[in-house]
Amino acid sequence: MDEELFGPDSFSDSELEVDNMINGAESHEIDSQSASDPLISSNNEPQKTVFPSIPGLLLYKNLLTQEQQNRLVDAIINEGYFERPESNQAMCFGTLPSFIMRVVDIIENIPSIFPDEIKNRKPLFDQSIINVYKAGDGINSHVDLDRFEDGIVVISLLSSCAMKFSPASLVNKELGYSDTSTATDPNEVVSVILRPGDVLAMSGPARYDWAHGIEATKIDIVGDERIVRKVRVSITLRKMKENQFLDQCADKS
Ligand SMILES: O=C(O)CCC(=O)C(=O)O
Ligand SMILES: [Fe+2]
Repeated sequence: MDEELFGPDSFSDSELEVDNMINGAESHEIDSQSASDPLISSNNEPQKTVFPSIPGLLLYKNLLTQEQQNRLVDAIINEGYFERPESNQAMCFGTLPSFIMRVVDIIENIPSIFPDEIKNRKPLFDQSIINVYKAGDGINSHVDLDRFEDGIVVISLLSSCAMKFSPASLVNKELGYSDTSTATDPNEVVSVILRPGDVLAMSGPARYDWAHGIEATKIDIVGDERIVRKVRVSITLRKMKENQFLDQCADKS
């Protein structure tokens, strides 16, 4: 991992940033559901935000405690995936590292995160991608490749950002995905603020009928909220359609 980004000195800054992001200026979203801890309902389901125009998109805000987030970031640093300054992505296939499996255990216990046929598959995930975004980095709008099953999760760490969802009908057609898009307005864009500790789940229409991406910008403006990006780490969890890969982890820049 880049010394400049994740060296001991800057990591203390990052920890402070996590503090600030969770407790400070960014927690004033106009949303009755923004709470410092996920509220657990009687059926053991953490509080979730749904998006009426995007069925299958669920946001579990602040699902991971700050300690769990710090442990994940520590583990990612200790694995050494990002020791080379140019590395910004690490992939694992097959058996996922134990520090990721601890989060998978939490996700598996959320009753309705996915429809049953996804929830009950074994394993739930066998591929992970860790992405490191410097402030200003983004990811082009895309629908995740068809080689991955339905039921995808994105865990956000260290910095907030806005992920934009837009109807993917054209992309879908080209890739041979579902052509029965649930998006009614082809120009609709839904911005979802992802904060450290949030877990985003995509299945069904959210996975196939909508593309998602993160603009390459240092500042996101969403409604009356202004998000100044810092270094962000995300962990994407998916299941391969076929077991064509051996257990392995690799870093890729
Ligand atoms: O980094 C993120 O938040 C999203 C990553 C993503 O969309 C992907 O890996 O397919
Ligand atoms: Fe994606």
